[in-house]
Amino acid sequence: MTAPISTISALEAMEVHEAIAYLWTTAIRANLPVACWQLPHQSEKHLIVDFTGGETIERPEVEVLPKGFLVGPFLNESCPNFFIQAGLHYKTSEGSFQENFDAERFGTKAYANAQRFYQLLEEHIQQNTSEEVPYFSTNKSCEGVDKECFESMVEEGVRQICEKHFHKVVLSRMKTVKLKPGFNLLQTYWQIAEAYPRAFVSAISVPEYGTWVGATPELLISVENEEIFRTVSLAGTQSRDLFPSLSDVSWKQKEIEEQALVCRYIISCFKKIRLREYDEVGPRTVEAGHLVHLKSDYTVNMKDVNFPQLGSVMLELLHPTSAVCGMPKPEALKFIVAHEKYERSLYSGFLGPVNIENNTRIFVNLRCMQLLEGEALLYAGAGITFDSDPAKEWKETELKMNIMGKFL
Ligand SMILES: C=C(O[C@H]1C=CC=C(C(=O)O)[C@@H]1O)C(=O)O
Repeated sequence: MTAPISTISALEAMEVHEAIAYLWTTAIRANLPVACWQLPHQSEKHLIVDFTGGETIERPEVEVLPKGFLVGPFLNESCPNFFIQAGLHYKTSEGSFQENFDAERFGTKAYANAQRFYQLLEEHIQQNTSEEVPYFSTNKSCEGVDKECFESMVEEGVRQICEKHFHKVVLSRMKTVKLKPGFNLLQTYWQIAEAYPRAFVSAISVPEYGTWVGATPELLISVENEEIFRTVSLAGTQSRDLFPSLSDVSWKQKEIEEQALVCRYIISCFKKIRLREYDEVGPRTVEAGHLVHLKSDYTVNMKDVNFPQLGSVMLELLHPTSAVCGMPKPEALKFIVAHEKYERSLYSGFLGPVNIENNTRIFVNLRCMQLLEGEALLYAGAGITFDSDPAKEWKETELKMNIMGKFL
């Protein structure tokens, strides 16, 4: 199944924003999953549409998955991991298509979906109408907790840390924001992508999972050319505005320890698989929008250590990391489940492209929002340690929510 030549040439002649709007809108009209993203420090945007309708995956083996985009929740009990396969892949730098659709492999349903998609796309291009950008929306609208409630949860976290139940717990919340009339999802996405060139900026829309947009600073795992594995330890947050330049940023013991716990956690995962040959660089201060964090980088040469499945193994071991859950993990998780009064869903889960141009890059889903009809749900959390101040942690979640919030 290939796109009609006339459709391809019409799209290739278009400006990239317009081509993406046509492809995105058609995917939603055809009831098919769609993902759009931009990698850190790269202006190129990618868009994929899945003609199979997508599939749930219990244990993602990134080495053997086809080209696509992986999405995982914070907790698997709430919803399973989901894979959006690249039936169609559009890249803005070349303004060109790749169709990875093999009708024999995918069967009649996917073939019919692809046919319908291209028919709708052609009609849409001929109509040449600009309209609101549609997206899938789950009906779940819920109330976020207020400041008092969040602060008392933090107090309880600090109390349990002092009683040595755990060392660190990451507590989060959600808040609802009304969308302005005329809200345009893709226009907002372009603004976000332009504002955060260092982030992984993505927009996904899937019938079962709804629509999520985010600009995350945190890599979970990456595998480049089946050779280089990377992960990072990212924690500690301050407002960038407090310092004249990046080199002026200073960190208190609280943030240094908070980030060191994430480093310890990553190293403990390496130890579990007896991997000793890794490079560690950092911690250093990095910018993420109007915030700064402490970050350490870890690199492994998978060929040198003869570990071709390192990507999948570390994805399973690392998630959820101590940057979104806490330490030790089981105790922190128990506290989160018992005290956070909402479902994190895809927030603090993971998402990213798999086997696209021989690279897999999965990020932690932070600084994100879920779009419902007429409203957005903003999500953010903060790492709690023994000397956390509840009011400051609330403020930190406000600052983090503003990464998305200021575009609404
Ligand atoms: C949990 C979030 O951020 C994590 C990543 C960086 C810094 C963090 C912190 O300072 O608490 C968090 O661990 C979030 O953005 O919702």
